[in-house]
Amino acid sequence: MVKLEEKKTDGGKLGNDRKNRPVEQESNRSTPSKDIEQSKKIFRLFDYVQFHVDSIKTENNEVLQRNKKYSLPGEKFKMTFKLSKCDIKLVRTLMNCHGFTQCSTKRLDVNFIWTAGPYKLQHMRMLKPWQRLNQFPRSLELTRKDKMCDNIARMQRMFPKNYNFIPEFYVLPRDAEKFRLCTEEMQANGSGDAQDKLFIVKPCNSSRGQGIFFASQYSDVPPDSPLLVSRYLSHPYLIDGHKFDLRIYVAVTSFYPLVTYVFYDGLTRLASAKYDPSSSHRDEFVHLTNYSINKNNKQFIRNESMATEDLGHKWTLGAFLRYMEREGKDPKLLMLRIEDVIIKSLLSVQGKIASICRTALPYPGTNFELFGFDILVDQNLKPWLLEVNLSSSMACDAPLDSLVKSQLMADLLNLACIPLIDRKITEKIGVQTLPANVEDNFSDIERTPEREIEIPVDDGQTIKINRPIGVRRIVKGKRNGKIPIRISDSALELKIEGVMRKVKFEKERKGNFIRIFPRPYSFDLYEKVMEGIDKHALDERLFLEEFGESKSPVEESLEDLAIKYHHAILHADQFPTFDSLPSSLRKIIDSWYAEAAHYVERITKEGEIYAAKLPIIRATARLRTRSCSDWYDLRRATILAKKNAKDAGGQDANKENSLPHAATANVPLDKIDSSASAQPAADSKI
Ligand SMILES: Nc1ncnc2c1ncn2[C@@H]1O[C@H](COP(=O)(O)OP(=O)(O)OP(=O)(O)O)[C@@H](O)[C@H]1O
Repeated sequence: MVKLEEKKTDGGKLGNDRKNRPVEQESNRSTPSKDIEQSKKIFRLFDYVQFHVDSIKTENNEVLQRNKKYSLPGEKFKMTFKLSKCDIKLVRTLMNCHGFTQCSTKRLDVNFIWTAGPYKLQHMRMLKPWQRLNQFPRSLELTRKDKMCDNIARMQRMFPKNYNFIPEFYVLPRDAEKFRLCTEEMQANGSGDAQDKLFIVKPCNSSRGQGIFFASQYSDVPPDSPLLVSRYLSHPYLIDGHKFDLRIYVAVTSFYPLVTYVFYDGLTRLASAKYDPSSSHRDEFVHLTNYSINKNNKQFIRNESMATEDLGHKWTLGAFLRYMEREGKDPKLLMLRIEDVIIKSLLSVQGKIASICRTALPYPGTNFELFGFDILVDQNLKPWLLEVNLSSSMACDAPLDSLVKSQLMADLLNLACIPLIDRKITEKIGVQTLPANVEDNFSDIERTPEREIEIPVDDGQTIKINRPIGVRRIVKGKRNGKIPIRISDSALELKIEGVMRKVKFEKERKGNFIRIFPRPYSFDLYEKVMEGIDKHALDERLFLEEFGESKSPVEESLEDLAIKYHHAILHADQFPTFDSLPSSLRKIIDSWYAEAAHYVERITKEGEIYAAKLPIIRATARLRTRSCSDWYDLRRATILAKKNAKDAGGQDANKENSLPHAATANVPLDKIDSSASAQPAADSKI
């Protein structure tokens, strides 16, 4: 990373000789201004934006003015962001406090994009190296319940002993016949525990416990609906007699090579009624642990305290791990097992996502993603994967949510390495408006034999920039006149270099994230359970680059140790504690186990005062473009109009006449808090 002090040599203007440099290099050369000099102390002088969770701390839950200490670089460089298919207050607040201006969803040339729904592939192809997007293409392979199960089942067929961490499942209507045979066989056998013959049925594409029901025979299930039928895990580990599941936050900054991190804290979601395996399965407060369901139970206890992490029916992950420790169990080994589930789940989709990334992402390092892994722990302390959430909820309903998620989000944004780049430069090369067709846009680009391309800017002028790595000219006459973008080997080398460089930066910026892949011996232990992606073997290259060739510290070969590792990590009943693992294996994963101590730590610190809610930012303190403000004004007025219509006698609030009108639109906007009711689904679950 280049320190700002080293950048003084350049005049700051976009001189002719500088136009051809890659965009990220441009940012490295920008002149340090007096203002930025002032904020050196807190911004560590790097040219990636440094996010601070303290920036959103206030004493009275209200931010009247941004703290210049944090917002200066963002304001100075006119950094921008947009929220697509969501309005996540946490992201909005953090961005605002760091001087980012919010733009309307139409803008493509923003520095940072947070989306809660699928982002168009054609727009991903237009990402510039200085932009960041919180999504990889095709990540639905992991986050749609049926696809996730199919991907893991494919790995189970390839590596039968190593991928056994999801309950037996049937995807309907495809597997209806198999499911019928299974239930008939169970009935024919007669004997056995009724609980073990139970299935939980979920719509493939839903969340928040919606549409879940139980089935014990074929006729209980409508065979033509798209459903996922899973074997019910009837012997969960309990917290004071309650069933629970864990929400683990996982960040991926590259799929190929795989680079993944786990946040040190997460959430524990408890069922609000005591668990009794024989109780009726209609009682969802016993068998389901979703917050959205249990909050409707009169017995549900909210954790309103900032000091206690284990109160009521939502705890932190750390609080659960400390509970386990008090019960004489090994929480760090459980976390190693959960990390194994995460790595293998990501490996199961690596090939599919890598192949689309190759064609859809012109630059390395522009995309990252945060996944929410839902884990159920059984009575033997074996973790089972229930589902992986795309855009996992960032809603802060309880003080504990604010605490965990604010820290998580600040660390995630740091991990994303958002380049601090002057707007003057991005405006020259950014795409200002949404083109009707991205390929038409590419057809404006002159083909040159070099790595440079010319991009049209205002007034018929053009500027040269480096051709996005690997992008070949689109040739007419194939597949509707176009062929997909492909990548050449030499371009791939540049791409790899980019990834390697970014991984180094991430190491310094990971905050409370623990990197679980790659790390010492990780490639040696996982190589045998990975699908071959291509001849480039990028996982191996990244691993060798950072750790060099591994040597077994014991007499046994690394291949033998890998077999032992996968057996031990998946058989929690036979290996309940770290000490019960073979000693040779302990030597290999000793550093992983030591690092897992971080998960057990408290997130709350003695004597610290925490805000119970995210601050409300006064309209006067908000940074928004005109079109973005107009959109918010319209939305607030719409909400107010609906509320008025409801208050006035339950009229149908969805009627057209409930749209904003002058009277409602004139109400001071700060008097209306629309954040809760207007949050789209993705931000209101958990
Ligand atoms: N196979 C299973 N065995 C036992 N309990 C299960 C199983 N699958 C799901 N559950 C329970 O049902 C709850 C909901 O399941 P799941 O998380 O898959 O659904 P969802 O509707 O997508 O929920 P969300 O999106 O809120 O995480 C889980 O939190 C868990 O308590």
